[in-house]
Amino acid sequence: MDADGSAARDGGAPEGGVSEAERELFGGALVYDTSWARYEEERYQLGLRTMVGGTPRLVGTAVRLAWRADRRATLLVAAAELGRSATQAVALLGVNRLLATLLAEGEMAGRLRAALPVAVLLGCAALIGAVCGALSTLGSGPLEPKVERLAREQYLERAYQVEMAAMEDDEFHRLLESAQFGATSARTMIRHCVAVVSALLSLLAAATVLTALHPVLLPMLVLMVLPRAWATLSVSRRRYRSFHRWVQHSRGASMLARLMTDTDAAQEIRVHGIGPYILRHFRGMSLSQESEQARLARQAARTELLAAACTGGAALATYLILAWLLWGGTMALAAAGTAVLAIRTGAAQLDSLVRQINYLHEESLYVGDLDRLLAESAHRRIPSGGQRLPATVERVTFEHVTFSYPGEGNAPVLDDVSLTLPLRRGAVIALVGENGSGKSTLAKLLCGLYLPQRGSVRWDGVDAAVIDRQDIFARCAVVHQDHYRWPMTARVNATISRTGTPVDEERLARSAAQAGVDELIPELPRGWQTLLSRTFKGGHQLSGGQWQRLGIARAHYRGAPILIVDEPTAALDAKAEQRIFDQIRSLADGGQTIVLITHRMASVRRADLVHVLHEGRLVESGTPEELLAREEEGHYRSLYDLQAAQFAPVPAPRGGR
Ligand SMILES: Nc1ncnc2c1ncn2[C@@H]1O[C@H](COP(=O)(O)OP(=O)(O)OP(=O)(O)O)[C@@H](O)[C@H]1O
Repeated sequence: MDADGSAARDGGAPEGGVSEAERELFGGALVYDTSWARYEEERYQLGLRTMVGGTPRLVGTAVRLAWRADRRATLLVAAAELGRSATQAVALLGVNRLLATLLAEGEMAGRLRAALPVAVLLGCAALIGAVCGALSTLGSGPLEPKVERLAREQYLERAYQVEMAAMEDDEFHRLLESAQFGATSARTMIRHCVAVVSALLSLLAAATVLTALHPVLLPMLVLMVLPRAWATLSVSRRRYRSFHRWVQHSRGASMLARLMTDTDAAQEIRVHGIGPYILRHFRGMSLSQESEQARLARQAARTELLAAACTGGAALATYLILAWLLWGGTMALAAAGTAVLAIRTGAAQLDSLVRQINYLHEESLYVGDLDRLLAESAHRRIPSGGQRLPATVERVTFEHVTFSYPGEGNAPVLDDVSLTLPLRRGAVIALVGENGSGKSTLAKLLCGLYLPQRGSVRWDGVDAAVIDRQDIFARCAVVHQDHYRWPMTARVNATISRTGTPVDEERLARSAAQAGVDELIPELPRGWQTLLSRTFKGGHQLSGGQWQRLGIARAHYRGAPILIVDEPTAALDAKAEQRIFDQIRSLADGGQTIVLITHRMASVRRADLVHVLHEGRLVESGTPEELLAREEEGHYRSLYDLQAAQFAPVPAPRGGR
């Protein structure tokens, strides 16, 4: 709990506790799986020595990133920073010379004349320093976004290239989440790195001049800065600890705020009067966060005051040493003036150096994640190349396929399944079974999204594991019950399944007609160009059924030999459903093989072959007629009878009034 107990007073989440809102709304302490937490130990232990020791490595990483992004800009920044620090050293020495000339014995006019060339030199140094500063800005300005873009592109590329199994692996997903900050951090790292190099070089210039004036002044400079370095580190460590302690709490509060403006929740919030209830808890959570911020500010103020007192003491000691050197005649007055200037410059640079190194370390943790992701995704990417498939494949066979989704303790979803899918042109193959029996999973294995742990999926006898996966993808198109709603135009939504070639208008018209989208498009405000997202101005929202038709048009537009249709009619009205099944049949007649996953047994009756799954095992296979004609009641017949019974006429009540 904090020193004042203010968080507890506000009903918030004191250290290690559970707030009132958490208890009431979330049933206990919120535990978000935040990958940031992995840095906790590392950051807590971040001492001055570790930071300084690790800095060359970090600067190296930043320079490598910058070099890859833009060599010319990197060289420009490096040269400009070197130039700037050189001019600073020259300026300090110039000041020394200037003071020595002005404070020398003799007539004032003569001393001024003698000082003129040095003054000109100082002016030139200032000008060159300013030009170098401008050049550094010129170089680092475009360099930073380039580094960020490159890092982000790499990240995104790896994200879509890895296997589905990696996307569903918790560990990999966590890495994916934390590495997303890597690109922005890489950009920021460049800025901090330039600042570190700049501060380091300027410090070097000041230190060289100081050492030349008197060696005792250098340790005094360090003594002046150490307390401030300690304060910076302590404050940042405390901020970081607090962040981790409060992260769940503040995410919970943000979630409450989002709920209040969420369109899906809007109706209930109004009709059930939920607004004031959520607002009250949001206020409670926010108040306790405010009190935590106030506590941190009080601690930071105390630390900084203490550090300032120590720095003041060190400065006083330095000036006393200077006075003693002057008194003893060891140092000339001009040299003492230069020393004061060099101490001030050096102290400011050392201070900036510590702060920038601190930032550099913070950012490097996220860049490190990005590096780890790039390495890890290289092992988990979908292999490129492999055996090519012939132009036509006659069948896909599942041979003793056992498959479980990635993750510890996941039971097999498909268990020793062996079946054949004949890819005859015009065939409709239905996959039937209760919820969770493994139908969609089987379809995912068919289109190459996963490979089985045991057994094999064979395309005309060739194991999918050795086939070029892009070849398998190219042969499949999928319509899901919850296919993705791309927040783009209707045209893009229908044609995004085939992005490798320019849009074929005739093909698009055919697909639209097949899916019944042709009637919908003229009704949209901008026809095919209508933006299907309410997030943007002028966007339009389709109904669930209209989206579904667009999804079917998309799958048809792909023109793949195998069309996997997974519960395509869940959001359609009865008329549209009938029409879709007629169209699916006609797609098959048009030459595609349809793999149909549905619970509507009436639609399955028109299939050429039915495979029935039950709890991950294949329990029946045959034509619908064969399965219905079986003597013993199998799974298929019982599912069929159950649905048929729902449509049987209800007997009129006997003797009813
Ligand atoms: N991505 C996933 N990760 C882990 N488990 C999954 C995943 N997808 C499905 N499952 C599990 O696999 C089992 C089979 O799911 P699947 O979607 O293949 O069944 P289904 O027969 O298509 O079901 P439904 O008729 O309800 O659509 C279920 O127990 C489900 O919880």
